[in-house]
Amino acid sequence: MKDRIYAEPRAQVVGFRFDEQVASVFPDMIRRSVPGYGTIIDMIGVFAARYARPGTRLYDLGSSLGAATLAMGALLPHQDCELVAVDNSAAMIERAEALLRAAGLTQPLQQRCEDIRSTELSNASVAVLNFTLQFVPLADRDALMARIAEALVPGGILVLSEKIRFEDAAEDSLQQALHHAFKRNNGYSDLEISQKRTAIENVLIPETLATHRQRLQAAGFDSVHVWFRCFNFMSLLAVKA
Ligand SMILES: Nc1ncnc2c1ncn2[C@@H]1O[C@H](C[S@+](CC[C@H]([NH3+])C(=O)[O-])CC(=O)[O-])[C@@H](O)[C@H]1O
Ligand SMILES: O=C(O)C(=O)Cc1ccccc1
Repeated sequence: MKDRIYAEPRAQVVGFRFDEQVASVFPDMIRRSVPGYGTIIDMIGVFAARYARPGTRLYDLGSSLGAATLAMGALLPHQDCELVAVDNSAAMIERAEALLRAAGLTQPLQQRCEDIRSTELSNASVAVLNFTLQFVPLADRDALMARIAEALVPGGILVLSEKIRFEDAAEDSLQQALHHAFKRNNGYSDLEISQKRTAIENVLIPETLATHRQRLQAAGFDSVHVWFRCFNFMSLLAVKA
């Protein structure tokens, strides 16, 4: 279904929430809003195929409709790995359940309607935060990252995809303008772009690449690689030694 959530003028734009209305248009919304989303999902499958270890878990943290879980399951060479998809939006989890069932993945799969800040994490070879950390309160990000690093087996990976901000004001406004041009070209009006921007203002808090690198290093990731970037969106591969 087409995302028209912010198409009509609103007297008051309230904070963005992952409710039933958003879940019902989510595939269209994310594809038209996040440059490279399809490529990133496909490559998460490639990362899983390369880094998954037999007998371990693969966590999709903030799984929404399960796109990353599906991509991993489709390319996983091991049948004894468990896929764990976690999201605290009941609307997302409900729809993901049907989509994942229809996909007929062959590996064991757990879906959890839980907060990623408190969900159990252990014996992981792959963890994915695909545009999720940006919604976690700033004060909770370090502790979550430390818990993810702790849960990974040696050689395990985290794929961290985020909207980012730039220290330099001119650079930041150019990258934001390019992102808006991308959305315009995908059929969003200036009104839709501006109302959505207001809705996510205090909900999606982007950080700089430098801040992400520091947090990953402090959490115990030895090597961090930028493997994708387009405008103010990027994805990192972080490897635990
Ligand atoms: N504390 C939290 N605990 C659990 N879930 C959370 C939390 N905070 C936010 N979420 C969930 O994180 C997801 C973020 S969307 C991820 C896309 C997906 N990864 C994809 O690859 O398609 C990204 C976006 O919409 O920009 C939503 O489903 C929230 O409910
Ligand atoms: O739409 C935007 O401007 C974004 O930054 C991406 C996004 C995608 C889906 C939900 C919230 C934000």
